[in-house]
Formats: sequence, C-alpha cells, structure tokens
Amino acid sequence: MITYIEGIDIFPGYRQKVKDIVEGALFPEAGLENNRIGHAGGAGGLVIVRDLDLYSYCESCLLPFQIKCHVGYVPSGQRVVGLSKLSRVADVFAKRLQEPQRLADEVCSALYQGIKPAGVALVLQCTHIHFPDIESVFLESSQQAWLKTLVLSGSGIFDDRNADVWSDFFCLLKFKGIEIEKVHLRGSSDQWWCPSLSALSAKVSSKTVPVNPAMVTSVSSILKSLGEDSSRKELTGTPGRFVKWLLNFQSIDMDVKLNGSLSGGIDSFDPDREVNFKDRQIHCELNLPFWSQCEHHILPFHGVVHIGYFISEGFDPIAKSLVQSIVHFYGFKLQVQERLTRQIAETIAPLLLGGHVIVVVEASHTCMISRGIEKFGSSTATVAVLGHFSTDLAAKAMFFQSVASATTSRGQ
Ligand SMILES: Nc1nc2c(ncn2[C@@H]2O[C@H](COP(=O)(O)OP(=O)(O)OP(=O)(O)O)[C@@H](O)[C@H]2O)c(=O)[nH]1
Ligand SMILES: [Zn+2]
Repeated sequence: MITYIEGIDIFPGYRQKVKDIVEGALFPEAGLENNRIGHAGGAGGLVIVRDLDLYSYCESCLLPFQIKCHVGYVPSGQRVVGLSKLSRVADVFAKRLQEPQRLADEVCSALYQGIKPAGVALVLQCTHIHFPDIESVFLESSQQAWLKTLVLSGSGIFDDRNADVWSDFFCLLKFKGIEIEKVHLRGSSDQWWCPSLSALSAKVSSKTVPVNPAMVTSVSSILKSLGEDSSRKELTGTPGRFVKWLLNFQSIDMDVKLNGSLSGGIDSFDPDREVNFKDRQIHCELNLPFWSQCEHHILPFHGVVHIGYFISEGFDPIAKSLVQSIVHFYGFKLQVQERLTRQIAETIAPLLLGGHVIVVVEASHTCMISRGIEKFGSSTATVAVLGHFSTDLAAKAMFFQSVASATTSRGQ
C-alpha cells in the first residue's frame, strides 16, 4: 500500500488500529461514594475535549479539509480513558479519504466500542476550500473561499438527539463560542459539502474539454493503492473531478487570457519623463482574492493581494478588473508565493509611469496544515517592492498602514 509521499505517511489511518490506541490507556476511576446521588468520575461524569484541530482528505475531490473536533463521553464501569486518546482515535479516521458525516459516525462508533462508556457524542466543524474553476473565476471574482459544515454523531445515551445529555454537551460547547442553533446543520438544505459536486461546478465542467483518460486511470490506481474500493459509489467520479481541478493549472498564454489589455492606455511607462513624487498620490487596490497551487506539494494556497502604486493628478488608476485578471492569471499556475508576488509586481510596473509598485500577498497554505508541520491557523505574507517604494520609507509605511487597516476590517 503506497501512502508515503516524500517519506511522509499521508494516510496512516488506513493501517492504525483503535484497539491498540485505547487499550493501554483505560484507567480505573471511582464514581460517587455510595450514599451520594448524582454522576461523577468513572460513573457518569460527562467528559468533553474541545477544539481538536484535525484535517482529512475529501473523498469527492481529494483536497484536504480542516476539522475542529469536539468529543464528549460519559464514562461507565468505573474507568476513564486517557484524554489524548480521544484525539488519536479521531485522527485514525481523519487520515483517510472521508466525508464529514461518515467521519463523525466512524469516530463515534470506534470510541463507543473501544471505551465501552455510557455514551459518546461528537461534533465536527469542517471547512473545505472552494477552489473555483479557472473560467468562472475570470468571470466572477466574488467567489466564496471556504465552505463550512457542522455534523453530529452520537451513540449510547447520545443516540437520542433530544436527550438531556446533548443539552449539557452543547452548553459547554457554547461556552467556547459555538452556538449550535446558529450553525448550518447538514441535511437541513440540499447544499453539497464538496464544491466539486455543486450544480455550478457540474455546469462549468460540462463546457470544458473532457479530461485526459490516462490521468483519470492514474488517479484511480492511487485510490486502489490506498486500499480503497474505487468502485465505491462515492469514489466513482473522484478521479475525474481531481484531474479536472488539476488541469486548471495548465500553462496558458497571458496575452490570450487577458485579451491584449496589457498594452498602453493608463499612466504609461516613459523612462525619460521626470517623476515628481510630491504631486503624486499612492493608489491602493486591496484585498484582491487569488487561488493558487503550491508546486512543491500540489496543494492549494489561497488569500488576497494588495497593490500600491503612484498616480499623477488627472490620470485614472488601472482598471480594477485588469489588476484582478493579472492576479488570477499568475494564481492559476503551479506556484510559490514569492514568485507570484514578484510576477504580479513585474506585470503591473510597465503600466505605470516609472514602474514604481509595491505588492503584498497574504495567504494560507494547505500544505502547512494538512501535512508535514501541521501549523493550523498559520498564514504567510510576501512583499515585492519595485522602484521608488524601495527608498521612500514613508510611502512604503503608508501603503503597509492601508494593508493593515484592510486586514483589520476583514476581521483577520
Ligand atoms: N482521563 C484523563 N487522562 C489524562 C489526564 N491527564 C493526562 N491524561 C492522559 O493520560 C494518558 C497517558 O497515556 P500514555 O499512553 O501512558 O501516555 P503518552 O504516551 O504520553 O500518551 P500520548 O499523550 O497519547 O502521547 C494520556 O492519554 C493523557 O492524555 C486527566 O486528567 N484525565
Ligand atoms: Zn471536496
């Protein structure tokens, strides 16, 4: 079974056994003393572990998704389990190709069988990147970047969703900022969890070139090597969807894509014209979204681009749609963030008098979360500075200040 990439086991869950994890970490723990009424300790005292950060891989499109996992259980038989084992067991099932509800059910039932408690409850808050098709993103850039869903699973005394013990569990989660009533529960609408299954995505794919059959066969054989049954209903379309997504990153000719809009028009570059920076203002284009693909790991990274440049009185800024198209053009490639930042700056510069431009790219990298170092919540900023911005510290500081305000107003 090949589950290793670059020496890192990305799907260890297919080989780990829950029994091995739980068995050595069941500890005797008394309940209440004889004449006491109530529940506590190893006999009925609710235990909750909140905010476990996990990740898994979507069985419909093979992209990673993030999970905040909250586990509750009610011990019985005068024994409790080592707290870390709740997370370790959840991870066994997360490190497989998954779908949120199946993941929740599998973890819940494994813990129920392994610990033999009075009951187990599980809440998963899952976040899936929405990676738009290259064609649709050029047409409409206000695309949602993330899809979120929340799933529950319960066994034993949590079998009944109306049981009082669920209220106790939810109350303690609410305490941590999760208001269950306000979260969209799956099943309450016909919305797909994985964006590659959405009606819009199917519509776009029907218009695009059919995917390469040899590539589809290769992805199917990867699924088989994981020990998955590639004829399983949920997996039959997966290789095709993954290949279609991958083909977004084929090299395309910049001029064709941008329809020749890069030539002239604006505050055009003229090296002989003297620039008087005192009469010029800094124009900022902030929070332009982009989607890209890490060339080291073939995993998405996503974020926003901020661009600043000088503009003379009487000149209009570069059309925002053109700037956004340049950003998308360099995004939809196998990339590294530093190169993306430089390429955007170098493409914008010739459109400006003197070519003075500053670009900041802020992104979160799936490869930092879903493999290797597993740094949840981390983000990366990169800067490219061309011309006057590299010597005019005040202008640079002014631009960074605008970026900081825009970031604060995005609530990040
Ligand atoms: N139930 C309970 N478990 C605890 C508490 N404090 C620590 N533990 C757990 O005690 C267990 C000890 O398990 P071991 O397998 O011997 O220790 P370990 O190898 O450090 O375990 P890992 O943390 O899973 O790496 C771990 O699961 C700890 O999380 C506690 O207050 N209550
Ligand atoms: Zn998916």
